Amino acid sequence: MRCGYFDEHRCRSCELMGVPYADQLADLDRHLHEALPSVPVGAWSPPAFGPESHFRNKAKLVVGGRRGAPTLGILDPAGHGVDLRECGLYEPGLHAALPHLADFIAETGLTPYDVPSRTGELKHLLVTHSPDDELMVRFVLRSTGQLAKLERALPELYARLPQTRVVTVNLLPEHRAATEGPEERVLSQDAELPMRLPELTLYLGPQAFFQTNTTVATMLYRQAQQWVSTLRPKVVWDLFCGVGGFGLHVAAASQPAVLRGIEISPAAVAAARHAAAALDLPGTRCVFEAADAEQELRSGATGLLIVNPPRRGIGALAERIEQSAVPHVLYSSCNAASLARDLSAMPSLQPVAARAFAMFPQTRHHEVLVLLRRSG
Ligand SMILES: C[S@@+](CC[C@H](N)C(=O)[O-])C[C@H]1O[C@@H](n2cnc3c(N)ncnc32)[C@H](O)[C@@H]1O
Repeated sequence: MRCGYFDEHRCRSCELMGVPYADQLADLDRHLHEALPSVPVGAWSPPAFGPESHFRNKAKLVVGGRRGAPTLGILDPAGHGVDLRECGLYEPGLHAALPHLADFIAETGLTPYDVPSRTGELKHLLVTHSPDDELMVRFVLRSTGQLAKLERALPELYARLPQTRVVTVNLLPEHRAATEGPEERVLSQDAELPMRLPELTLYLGPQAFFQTNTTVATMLYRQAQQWVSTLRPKVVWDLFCGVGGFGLHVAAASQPAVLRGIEISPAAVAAARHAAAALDLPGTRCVFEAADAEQELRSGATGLLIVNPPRRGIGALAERIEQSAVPHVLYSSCNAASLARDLSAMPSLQPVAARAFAMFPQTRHHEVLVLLRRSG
């Protein structure tokens, strides 16, 4: 893949831009073999990958520039906007929507936030694109000062982009390097974006986590189904379950009696319940709860444990798993360093299968799935 923004030094975010994709995949595999020495060489499957460009379902854009002429992209070192709306990582439907969103912001007269002077209102534009070509559009504002103006202009947004399903405002009053704040106001009728995957539909709320590469996420869930298919667990735990992707895919394929999902975000839990109800698995009781996954596992727990934590890993949960009788763990990680640390804290569980997933081409970020089996 080539990128003009990269070549012109306007954006250097994609550290591997210009490296042939086959070399990127080979390097990813080599890096994971080295970072995870406890995984036997024979346990690795070749990396799973999708297209090297036009794969991102989500754009996180800093809004810069001035009223009537916004930029959508990043900030330069002086804090001024650099427009990257032609970035080749975005899915085609997302790429096509960005000029319309820029025009909408310009015509509505929303004032981009100016970092050096700490003035203005619109800080970020967060856009998610679904497999059905629908959009969730989130405006991150400094205050509610221009909220009424935005609400009045919504018919114009729907006229320009009729595929817009969810529109929200997120409030980030502080001057800090965060993408969004805790307060979200839904302006549209719908509050969730349906993400229709080949086997089931997940529902994505504004602040919920979803893998950024829908094609590779589908491969990841399918791999989980395949590895679990011979285990036939009666109980499946999905810890850090988000909107339910792993647990529901595995339950749909393996029909356990119980699927128990634990997730810290109540909104994500509500979305997972929605997906479970829509999927309607007659033989499986699906229970999703908002709780701290690191504290939830009881010592007598059995069945299959799926964990898919944030970058920091599973923390104190590793010791609980080690002390439990859980026979199998399926660990999906976006950070090989924390995964390696967690594996060494669970010496009774041996890696029996592993695979890299090229979730983030053009960068060194990765996803890796490992199946562990209790020995002895
Ligand atoms: C990498 S995402 C995994 C989401 C999901 N498994 C999927 O396939 O999309 C990590 C999730 O862990 C949640 N989380 C973070 N800390 C948590 C905690 N202490 N207990 C439970 N969930 C937590 C986050 O809200 C996020 O949804």
